[in-house]
Parts: sequence; structure tokens; C-alpha cells
Amino acid sequence: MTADFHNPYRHGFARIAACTLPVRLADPAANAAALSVEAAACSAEHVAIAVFPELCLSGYALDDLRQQDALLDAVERALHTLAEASRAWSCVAVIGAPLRHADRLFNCAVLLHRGRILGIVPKSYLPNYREFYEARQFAPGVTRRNETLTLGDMSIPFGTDLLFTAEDVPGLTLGVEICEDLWVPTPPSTALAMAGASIIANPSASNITIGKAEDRTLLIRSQSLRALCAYAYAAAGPGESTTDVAWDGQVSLHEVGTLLAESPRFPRAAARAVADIDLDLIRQERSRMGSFAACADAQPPLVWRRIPFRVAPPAAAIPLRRTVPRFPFVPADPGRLAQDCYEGWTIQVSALIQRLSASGVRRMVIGVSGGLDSTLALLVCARAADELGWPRTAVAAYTMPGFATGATSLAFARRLMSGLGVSAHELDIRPTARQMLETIGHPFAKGEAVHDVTFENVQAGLRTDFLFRLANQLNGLVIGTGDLSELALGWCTYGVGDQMAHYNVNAGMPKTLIQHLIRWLAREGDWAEAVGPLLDEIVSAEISPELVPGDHPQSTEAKIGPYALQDFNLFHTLRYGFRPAKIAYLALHAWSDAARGAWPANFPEDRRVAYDLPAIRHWLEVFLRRFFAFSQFKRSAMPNGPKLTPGGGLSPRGDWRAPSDSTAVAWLEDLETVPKS
Ligand SMILES: Nc1ncnc2c1ncn2[C@@H]1O[C@H](COP(=O)(O)OP(=O)(O)OC[C@H]2O[C@@H]([n+]3cccc(C(=O)O)c3)[C@H](O)[C@@H]2O)[C@@H](O)[C@H]1O
Ligand SMILES: Nc1ncnc2c1ncn2[C@@H]1O[C@H](COP(=O)(O)OP(=O)(O)OP(=O)(O)O)[C@@H](O)[C@H]1O
Ligand SMILES: NC(=O)CC[C@H](N)C(=O)O
Repeated sequence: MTADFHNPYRHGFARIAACTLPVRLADPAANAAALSVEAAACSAEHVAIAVFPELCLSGYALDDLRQQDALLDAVERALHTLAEASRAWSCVAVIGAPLRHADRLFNCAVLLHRGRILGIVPKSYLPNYREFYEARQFAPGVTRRNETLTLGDMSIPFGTDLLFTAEDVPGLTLGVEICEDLWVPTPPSTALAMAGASIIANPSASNITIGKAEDRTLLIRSQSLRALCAYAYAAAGPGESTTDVAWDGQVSLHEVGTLLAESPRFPRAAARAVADIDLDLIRQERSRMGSFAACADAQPPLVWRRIPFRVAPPAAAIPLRRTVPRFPFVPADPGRLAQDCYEGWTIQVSALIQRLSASGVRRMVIGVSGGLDSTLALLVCARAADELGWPRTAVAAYTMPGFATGATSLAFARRLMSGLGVSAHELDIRPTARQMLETIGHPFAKGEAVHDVTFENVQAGLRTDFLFRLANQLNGLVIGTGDLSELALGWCTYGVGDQMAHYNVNAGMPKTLIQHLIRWLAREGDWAEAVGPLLDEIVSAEISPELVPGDHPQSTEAKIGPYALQDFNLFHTLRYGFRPAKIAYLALHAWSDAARGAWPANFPEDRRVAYDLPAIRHWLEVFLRRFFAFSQFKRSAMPNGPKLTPGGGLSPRGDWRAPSDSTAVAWLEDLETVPKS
């Protein structure tokens, strides 16, 4: 049965929980009862895997009580009870318990599911330093592979060679390591991930000391990034013995370096972090980064036992448990956004400085329209001149009014050039454009109001012609202005205009980030006073190519879609290769409710809009047609320019190689699976 469109399992997600709960020391029956309540609650929330703390069935901080047979017998009885109780849960519960095996005692993770114990994983590396004395009671599990543990009438796979694979959720494979295992130079999760585990569960009992939570987070986050996996970490909290240490019950879910969910620290009651893990994202990252597979292939061969289980996820609509950022290129967190602006801008400036130095030219030549893109490029040029110790007049800036140039844009261009102190020029392209239109026999030259693409491109082309010849004359480079979003949509004029330049500083910069970058630049640097308020005005203006005359400026977004949505579509297509139905599903979560989720700082209130599914679907179709079937020939011939965002670049020599004569059929077919309302 195919799940409902509004169901995360249909779109490659699996719901995972990391849980902590109060324990009673040396009281397995009571702990089993509490665990049962929590596992049932997770099941009710459609969780596929719920991870509980290390030794939570007995309590962790028991020291030598761990070796008491009465306690260990009680643990085994409690496990039987839990196995029985698990018939009522749909989730796999990963719980910690001390278990006897082969005349030794092991610190174990037990995986319970629908009345069965799927397997038992012993802790590989025991901490036995500072406040830890585990080696006094436990045997290390690192060498235990391919064994079976007997518990009453149950024979259970036991070892560090176990992987748990969902048969009915593609890409869901679970590997387990326990607390200290993460703190060693090569954690078992590294091998587990390379053997196919997409999710790593870590039941932990990590006492808290000042600053330690940060260290844990650093380890978890980096392991999830390095092993390209999701990492569910569940630490022991209330109830653990405070004889000599204290506990904070930290639980968190990370996915490939990103924190998805965490619970408050120092909980007094049961607490959990729940999130939908993107298994498509993990698969895509692993298959793209060939070094992941190469590293896996270079390891000494190991035999893994793969234990199957069935999640039986719900088929009906259920809400997604995950924040989907509205602007994948523009973080809502103000600190992160400021940092991204600083980095993006500095990369642009330093790349331009390198190109200017290497080429030996002494001038930058640029067309200034008063629009966003040329504003940013002009600021980059001005700063490059400053850093090179050149006068600002080394920037030869030209505003070139045409048939549709608005008075506001022209005024913006003039004020910007003079405020920055660059060498400012005005060059009317209309006589030359008329001449060209007449020469090619265009009806506009005879006075007819024909404003077709030829009419538009004659203007864009002449501007570029002027700039290139001026560059020859001035010993300069033409600095390009076209941005990443326009390149994605083919919204630029081939061979000229914002498609062509000697060096394009904006080629890697998405439009949604440019808007914030200009706001940020309005407040940074020594030009804040001279042009800061002007920069705010430029960002607030309607985006328009101003190539067609009319009562209102030509609206770019009315034609090719809101950049907010098109940048969203671009990011998920480019970075992860997601199918259109998934992108539409994600966009719906990001954009269907203007009141849900954070907006980036300073984002204007009147632009805080929502998009419903029909709008999302419509603009996604425009994107797919333009990106896959139309615009690649423009990208195949694009000039040099730096990649800027981790979301990707579109250079045919770098981040995006594609044929110029492809169709969009496969993507449009997939889009058909998206409901029309
Ligand atoms: N697959 C292919 N391989 C090689 N060449 C191909 C091709 N498909 C079409 N062509 C050729 O390319 C031409 C189409 O490309 P092109 O000449 O670029 O023209 P086109 O893409 O039709 O028009 C450019 C559009 O971009 C807009 N624009 C331009 C500049 C800036 C902005 C802005 O707002 O920032 C917007 C402008 O308003 C106009 O609508 C076709 O007429 C054909 O000659
Ligand atoms: N009136 C103009 N004077 C000088 N250059 C222009 C003019 N109009 C366009 N250009 C040049 O052509 C480029 C492409 O024009 P376009 O309208 O796409 O860009 P923009 O106005 O800078 O920014 P946006 O695309 O955000 O409106 C400009 O960045 C600029 O370099
Ligand atoms: N239980 C453990 O393995 C704890 C050891 C680990 N280094 C920690 O303090 O988090």
C-alpha cells in the first residue's frame, strides 16, 4: 500500500526517539514498567526506533552491585516481561542491561520488538579511568562476534557484528554502540556506518561535569557528519546514584552534522527527543561522497549479521516531526546568518582580488542598473579595490539607461556610484539599440510596440558589448553580476547580459541570500553612512529586468516564480537530488503557514507570505522545466566565478555537470504524484 502524500514515511523519513527516564537503582521490575510506558508512548507517536539509556533496566551507577546474582536474575526476569510487553509496541526499543554470557558479565544494549529480542550488542570499550570503574565488573565486547546468548528458552544473536535492517522502510538500518564507544579514536559506529547502518543508537550513562555537555555534542555531531549517519544519543538522568557524581539526562538526535532535536538538560521526569530522520539525505550524501565507499572498501573484511525487522509504518497522513527551514540558503538563526554573510562576502572579495592580481589588469568594469545583483557586485569591486590599495576610481561603473529603465533604478544607480566614490559614467544605449533594431528589421524601429525577446536582448546585448569594449580600452575586466538563482532558471541572456563577463563574482550567490547580504552590508564597513540607507531601499524594490517598457516595471517573480520557492527547489535538487514530490512535500512544511517557524532577522513583515500546495506545485513545475529542459546550455558556457554556498554551484567545471539537451520528463512524471490541491 502506498502511504498518503502527507506521510513522512512516504518521503524517505523514519521517526526516531532518544529517551531518558527516571530509574530506580537495583529495581529492574520497576524500571521495566517505566520503560514499557515510554516505549508505548513512542509507539503511539509512530516512532520506529526508541533509544533508552545505558543499563537503564538495572540503573547504571551500581558499582559492585552489578555482580550480584539476585540482581542479574531480576534483570533477566524483567527482560522477559519487557519482551512480552513489546508485543503492544510498534517501535524497536533499544535498552541497556547487564547480562551474563560465556562466564562473563557484559554491559549490553538489548533490542526488543513485537514480542522478540532481535539481538544484543555488548559495549566494546569500557571506561576505567577517573570516575569510571567498569572493567572491574564487565568484560569488553569488542572481540565478540557471531555469538548467541541464551536467555531462558530464547537464543539471541549476540555480538558487535549486528545490524538491524527494516524490511519495509528503505534505507533504515540500525547499528548500536554504547557510551564510551563514542569516545575512542575509532568508534564502532564508524565500521557500522560503513557496513550500512544509517542510524546509530547510543544508550549512554554519562555523568555530568562542567563543560562536558559541549564535548559530548561535539563528538556526536562530528561522528554523525563523518560517518554520514543519524545519531540517537540517550543519556541516563534522574534516579542515578549521586554518591560521587551527578547526571543530566542529555538526549539528542543529530543527522549528518545537524542537530534535529534535543530535550532540556537535567529533566526531573521522563523526556525524549523525537524527529523524522531523512534516510534519502543520508543515502544521497553517502553515494555522492565516493570517499565514504572508498574508505569502506579499504577496511579489512568483516562479516556482519543482518537482523531483519518490520516497522509497518502508518499509511495515513501524519504530521512531519522536523523543522524544514524556509530559506535553505539563509539561516534563520541571526548569528549563523551574520557569519554566512561575512563568509560569502569575503569569498567573493578574495576571489576577485586573486583574479585581478593574476590577470595583471588595473581596472574593473561593471554595468550598474540599480538592481540587487549589480549593487552587490559593485560593492565587491569597491572592497577589492580597497584591499588591493587601489583608488575606488579603479572601478569604472556605467549606468546605461534603455527603453524601460525606471527613474527609481536610475536614481539608485547614480546615488550608489557617487556614494561609493567609484568612477561613475552614464551611457545611453537607446540610439545604438534603435540602430541595431532597424538594421535587423525589427518592427520596434518602425514605431510598433513590439517588445519581444529580441527587443529585450538587443538592450542586454548592447550593454555587454559596451562593457567589453570599455574593458579593452581601460585594461580592465568586466565583472559579472548574474546570480545562482538566475542561472538555475536560465533567466539571463545567453552570451551577453548577466550570463557573460570576464569574471562573475555572483555566480555562486542565490538571490535569497543576496537580499540578506545587502542588508548586512548596509550596516557593515565604512560605507554604512554613505550608502547604508540606499542599500535598504534597493533591497525593498521590486525585482525587474526593466527591458520591456510599461506602466509597471516588469515583475521577474510574476514570470519565473518567487525566488523564495525557486531557491528552495534549487537547493534540494542540487544538493541532494531529491525527487520533485519530496521537494513539494518539504516546501509545504516550510511555506504553508507564515506563522510557523522562524523567519530570518530583518525579513520584512509584508513579505512574510505563505504558499499552498497548488502554488508550490505550479512553481516547482516551472523550475523543473526551466532547470532540466531549458537552461543548461547557458550554464555550460558560463564564465569563471567562485562557488559560495555548500548548497552547491552551477559551474559546468565544478559542481554541476549536465547535458545541454536533456529533457525534464522523469521529473515532471514524478511531479504528477503530487496532489493538485
Ligand atoms: N539548448 C540550446 N542550446 C543552445 N542554444 C539554445 C538552446 N535553446 C535555445 N537556444 C538559443 O538561445 C536563445 C534563448 O536564449 P536567450 O537568447 O538567452 O534568450 P531567452 O532565454 O529567450 O530570453 C532571456 C530572458 O531572460 C530575461 N532576463 C535577461 C537578463 C536579465 C534578467 C534578469 O531579470 O536578471 C532577465 C529576459 O527578460 C528574457 O526573458 C534561443 O532563441 C536560441 O537561439
Ligand atoms: N540600466 C542599466 N545600466 C547598466 N547596466 C545594466 C542596466 N540594466 C542591466 N544592466 C546590467 O545587466 C545586468 C543584468 O541586469 P538585471 O536586471 O538582470 O540585473 P540587476 O538589475 O543588477 O539585478 P536583478 O536581477 O536583481 O534585478 C545588471 O546586473 C547590470 O550589470
Ligand atoms: N558510561 C560511559 O561509558 C561513560 C564514559 C564516557 N566517557 C562519558 O563520560 O560520557
